[in-house]
Amino acid sequence: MSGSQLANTNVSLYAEVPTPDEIRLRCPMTARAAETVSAGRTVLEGILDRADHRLMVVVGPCSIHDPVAGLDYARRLRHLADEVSDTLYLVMRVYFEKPRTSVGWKGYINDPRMDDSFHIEEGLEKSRSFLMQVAEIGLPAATEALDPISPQYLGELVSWTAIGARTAESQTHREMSSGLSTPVGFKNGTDGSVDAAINAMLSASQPHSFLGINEQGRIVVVRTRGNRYGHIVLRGGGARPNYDTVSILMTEQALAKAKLAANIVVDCSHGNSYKRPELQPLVMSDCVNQIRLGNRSIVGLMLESHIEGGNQPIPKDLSQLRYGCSVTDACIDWATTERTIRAARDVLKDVLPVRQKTEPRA
Ligand SMILES: O=C[C@H](O)[C@H](O)COP(=O)(O)O
Ligand SMILES: C=C(OP(=O)(O)O)C(=O)O
Repeated sequence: MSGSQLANTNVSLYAEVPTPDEIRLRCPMTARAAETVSAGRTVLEGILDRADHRLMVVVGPCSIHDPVAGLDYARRLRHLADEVSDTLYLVMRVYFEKPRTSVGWKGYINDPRMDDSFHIEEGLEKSRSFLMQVAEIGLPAATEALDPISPQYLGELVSWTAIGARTAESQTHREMSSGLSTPVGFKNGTDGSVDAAINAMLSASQPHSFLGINEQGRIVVVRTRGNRYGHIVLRGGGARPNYDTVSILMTEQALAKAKLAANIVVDCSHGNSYKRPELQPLVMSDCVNQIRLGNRSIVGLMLESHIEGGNQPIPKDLSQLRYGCSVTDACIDWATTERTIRAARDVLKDVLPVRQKTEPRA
């Protein structure tokens, strides 16, 4: 038996995809988009450094599947972002990669046609183009980094990155985060424990060397500098939420023990709302109230929101899809999103500047 018969016995095909440089040529960065991304990162770093008093709110669909509805959402969010910008800094969730508990649609990059044809090359280019249009609208974008190769195609258009509950313990994702150009939020585990996220922050803050690809698509050793803007995202888990004051206090203590900054983002969806979208506004208003009563560690919130509330299965006949409705986790609708965000702004507009002024200096 030859070596080649022993290799790749479970691989059916290798299909080449354009390199990051080739996709970049087809969809080049514009001056306006670059300005949005750069401003987005600067503000988010300022929030994490406590130089900016605002609260970041990562808000948007659970996943992007229809770019038309996605851009419709982005335009609405842009108006709302302007309206609340003295108090809240809105960053749109632009999630193209879905980590599944077992199986399911893995997102717009993996299967942009949603028919198991897996045109990943098309998904990469269309996702880049979508991010470009969101940046042109003037909205900073947040995404989950799941595949370690994708950031070479999309990274320059992203202002905030999440490492999900299922991957925060993975060395590959910690190494990748150490080289990402954005602040990175590490989710607590699906069992509710914060240990993996804290270890991820410690790991990602350090330089790493690992295998990756460069812009010309060559396999390279990537040497990173370490990312000093890692922070924790509490998303609940293990059948209980973790946004309550006691959980927040215990997370602050765990961060202090690891000598990490007390920066916490609360994801109002997922385990914190038992995936029931109607509970997200309650979680958000509870966190807002904690801040009003003196909390200093909550620097951001996350909402899963779309034009229409709820979610829908992906039908065989895609013309049956409901416009602006999630095909992954259930979301709050647009009217609820506006109401929830405006209410948070009203409570916090006089509270956050005082919180920042009285921030203990290191
Ligand atoms: O945010 C999305 C989902 O919660 C995550 O991808 C897991 O989804 P699943 O449990 O439906 O696979
Ligand atoms: C998958 C997500 O979250 P988590 O990793 O917390 O399940 C998400 O935010 O889309």
